[in-house]
Amino acid sequence: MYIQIEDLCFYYKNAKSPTIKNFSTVIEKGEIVSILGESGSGKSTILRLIAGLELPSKGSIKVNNKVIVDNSQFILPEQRGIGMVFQDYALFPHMTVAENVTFGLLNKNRKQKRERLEEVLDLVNLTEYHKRYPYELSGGQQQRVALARALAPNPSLLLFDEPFSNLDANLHYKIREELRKILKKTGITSIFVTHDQNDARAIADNMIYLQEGKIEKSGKPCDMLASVNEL
Ligand SMILES: Nc1ncnc2c1ncn2[C@@H]1O[C@H](COP(=O)(O)OP(=O)(O)OP(=O)(O)O)[C@@H](O)[C@H]1O
Repeated sequence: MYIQIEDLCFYYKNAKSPTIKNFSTVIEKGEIVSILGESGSGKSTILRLIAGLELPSKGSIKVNNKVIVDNSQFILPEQRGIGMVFQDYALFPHMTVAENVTFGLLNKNRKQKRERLEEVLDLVNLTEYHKRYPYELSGGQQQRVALARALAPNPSLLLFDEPFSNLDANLHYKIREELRKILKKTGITSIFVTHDQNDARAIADNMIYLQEGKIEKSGKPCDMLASVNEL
């Protein structure tokens, strides 16, 4: 058991009812899990809790049996080996690809940074683009830079929040396939939130269906879809 989320509950300030209700799951090392749910079901909130950006009112998250989140700890995601990729990519516009990708490598010297930059740009197939600025790249290339930046510090867990929503249909499918291959090749455990059933099924080893902050169903993609459609 690699990641254990136990009985996580969360209220936003002034909210009348909890946004996340008794969320528990176990994720194995190298597994890709998708969290599927309608708008407002609490998907982004779960990611924010796992990332340590919000404190749960109850419950805990353990990685390798070590508590990384409970209602007394507030630690930045980078300090806990967690990388995040958001739907708007969040690249720094005034920095080149190389500067964006190496931004989080605080404890590395120049040679180590250059080596890691080459490794991750090679993984995302962007070796020729290190001197470009984000505005000189297509949406798909920007998405791959965001992935390279998240991969660079070698995180133990990667969190994705609707990472394909700004891509056109063809690119969407291509990047989705590439992303799954890269995650499987690197063996990084990943959690991926989406409202798109096709994405949730195509990318994940296991799926969780969230409804009003509660796990309604979970299981393998092939067993899940029929039941999700019935809900
Ligand atoms: N900062 C906040 N303060 C108060 N309520 C919030 C806050 N952020 C989100 N919420 C509420 O919490 C609930 C869950 O929001 P969340 O963003 O986690 O849903 P989601 O499933 O990711 O939705 P979407 O697919 O639309 O992004 C919603 O009802 C939302 O209005």
